[in-house]
Amino acid sequence: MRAGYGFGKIKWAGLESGRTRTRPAPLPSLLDTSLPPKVALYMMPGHLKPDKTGEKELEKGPPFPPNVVDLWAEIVGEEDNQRSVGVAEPEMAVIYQRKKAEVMPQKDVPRRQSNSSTGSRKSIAPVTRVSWNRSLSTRGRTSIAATACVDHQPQQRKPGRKVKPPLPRGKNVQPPNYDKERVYFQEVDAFELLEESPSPKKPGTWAMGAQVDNAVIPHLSSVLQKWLISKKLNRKYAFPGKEYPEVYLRLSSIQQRSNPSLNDKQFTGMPIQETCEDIEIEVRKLSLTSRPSSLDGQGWNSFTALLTACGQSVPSTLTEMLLSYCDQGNITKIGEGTYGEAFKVKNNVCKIVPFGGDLLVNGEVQKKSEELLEEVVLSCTLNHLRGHEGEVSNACTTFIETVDLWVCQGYYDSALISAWEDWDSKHGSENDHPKDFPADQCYAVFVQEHGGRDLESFVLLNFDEARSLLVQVSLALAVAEAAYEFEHRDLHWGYNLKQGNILLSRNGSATLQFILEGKKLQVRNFGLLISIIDFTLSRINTGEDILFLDLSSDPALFEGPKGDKQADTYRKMRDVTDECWEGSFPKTNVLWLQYLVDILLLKKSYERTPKDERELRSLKKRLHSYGSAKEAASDPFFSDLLISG
Ligand SMILES: Nc1ncnc2c1ncn2[C@@H]1O[C@H](COP(=O)(O)OP(=O)(O)OP(=O)(O)O)[C@@H](O)[C@H]1O
Repeated sequence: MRAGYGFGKIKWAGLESGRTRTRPAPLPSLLDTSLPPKVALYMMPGHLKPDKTGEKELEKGPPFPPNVVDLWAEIVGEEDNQRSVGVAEPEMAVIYQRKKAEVMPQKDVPRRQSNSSTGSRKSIAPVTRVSWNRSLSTRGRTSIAATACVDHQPQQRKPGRKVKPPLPRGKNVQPPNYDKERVYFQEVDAFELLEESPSPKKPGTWAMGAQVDNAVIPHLSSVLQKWLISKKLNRKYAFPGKEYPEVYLRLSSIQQRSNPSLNDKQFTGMPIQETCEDIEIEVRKLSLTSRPSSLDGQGWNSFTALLTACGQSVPSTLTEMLLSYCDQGNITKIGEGTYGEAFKVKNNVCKIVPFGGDLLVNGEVQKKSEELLEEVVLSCTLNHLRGHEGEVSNACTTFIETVDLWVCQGYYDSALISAWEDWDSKHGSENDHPKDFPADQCYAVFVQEHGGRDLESFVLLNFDEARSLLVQVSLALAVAEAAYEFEHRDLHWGYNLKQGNILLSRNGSATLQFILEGKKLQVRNFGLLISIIDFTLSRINTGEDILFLDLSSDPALFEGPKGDKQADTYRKMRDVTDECWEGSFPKTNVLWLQYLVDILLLKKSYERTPKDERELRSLKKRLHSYGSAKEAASDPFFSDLLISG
């Protein structure tokens, strides 16, 4: 998900299904017979590419941390030094305001009809996103089923690019084998002459080309399965304080698919272990190999998989979903994005994302169920970091917790509509009025903990709170890097009202625990709690798949005003990744840390001394030489905040 200034319009690029997925390691057994020719995993050996953004450094920073040999940094550092002469530090530009939508008078807005049968699209309102950051043409993630891709042709290098992306750590990659590939394609060609079905040789196994999007399902079901198994094995650690954790129980109701007499989303009271075994069986059934051939088509698979992930056999209504949390009076809208609306529902936040329909929503094509499925997987993967699994090597609570997931269908609920209208009258929504959704509209609902207010609207009291923010974000990124090669790639502070991806709240606690590569760290947090949201641009290696967004298909993302820190950060990410967005480049996390330091220096006011500002400036300079959030987290700036456990 993305937020307002966080570039609301990113089209899913490349392949049909949106998100991009690569699989970390090849499955040799599939290589010979099931290569999907339209997909390719470009896993190429290489080094972490250094930051070549050329931001000017006025003084020489401290030495590179011990144990870190970064030849690239040395080479490029020289280039940077030369380049920096005469290059002025860009000024902070005025942050561009979101443009208030030019909403047609309601009477002129055609009532939307569901039109799935005709396949044509209708817009409920004129396209409203006009600023550079809201008019992106690409969206979401592109699916690259990478299981069988290692033998494919290597990635075309862009002219002038120097480095290939690094491999996910610890993964073995075989060199390209063009003989196999040739034989394979010959077989495929021959086969296609005989039969229209794209599945060669082995019916029921992975198909190729046209069915590439189906290939996402086995991976995802595998991820979900893993998640569910871990829940089963560590139930007592899951959702501490809750006897029957929401997500857990919802997922447990998957077993109701085989017993339609039971209501969906209702805990049956059966022993948890038994329930989870049923879940595993159900999730395994999502594998293409077990998919009945009569039920062809990616829509069936991904929609069913999404339902399964949400513990449902059929969609609920939004009203049913809301009633399971509160009475309908207790709902307020708290934010909006291009694809979704965020409502506070009692103590939780429900992010409601319409999907799968033909109508344009907020001027955009709706997300597909497979895109939502991947967002579900991403959220569930990050949930793991909350340490529910007992002995873990990496844990933190900084990434927003997803407490429940729903698939809903039908008209927008009236309580949501009035909450939407309240917010609109106060803030001016850029989104289409939800009352125009048709009766068959589907929605994915992410129920999350409430993370607080975004950095833009939150009032920081003093330098300690500023430090607390930085240490929490740095360590959280370091933990997620270590666990999942995670890069957030969009940690902007907010724009206009409540649109940032860093949320803050206070809980009065003095310390917070992180576990980084097995080491317990108590962090002085001065009562401040940070939550990171919106993983739309994020890159993650779940262990089964690499999920990422191919930003290169969206040039507009990099066309923001020169000197604007957020826009500059996207461009720096592009330089660092060399536009190989599937690769692991933890430096992107460091770029966002530098961005945050700028925000704390230039945009936020709080009690601070000139010495504090000097410390921030010198931190920013040192960040320049770090290649990952892990390195950044060991900066001396944080030392008196870290207490080893
Ligand atoms: N868990 C949460 N707690 C508190 N506020 C939230 C939460 N989730 C979202 N919000 C608020 O709602 C806004 C929109 O959320 P988010 O960015 O996730 O939506 P989105 O649909 O993904 O947007 P887009 O797709 O345009 O990025 C956020 O900027 C934030 O202000």
